Amino acid sequence: MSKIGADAAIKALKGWKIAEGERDAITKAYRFADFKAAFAFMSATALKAEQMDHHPEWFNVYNKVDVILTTHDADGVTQKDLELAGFMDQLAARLG
Ligand SMILES: C[C@H](O)[C@H](O)[C@H]1CNC2=NC(N)=NC(=O)C2=N1
Repeated sequence: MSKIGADAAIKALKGWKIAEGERDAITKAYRFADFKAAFAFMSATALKAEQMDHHPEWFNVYNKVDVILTTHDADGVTQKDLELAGFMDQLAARLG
């Protein structure tokens, strides 16, 4: 999986930013109605991540889920991160 980079990735997505720090990574802060919706989002994403063998870094407090995506093997953002980001965005839109 070759690196596309955070800059190119955020241009192809909505609401994602370049993550702060040394690594080439993208980040998004999702907000849901409540913990139930946030956890449903995390549960469905977890199943997708297992299928893809590509896992998010995330931090959850109640209705908030802060996500960071990058690909260790490629030392930066790849198509896999774009695919997982797109999946999460569609899911979040459905969960409201
Ligand atoms: C050993 C395992 O297959 C690797 O660590 C996989 C798992 N999930 C992963 N997830 C992410 N986000 N990046 C990776 O490079 C990655 N690699």
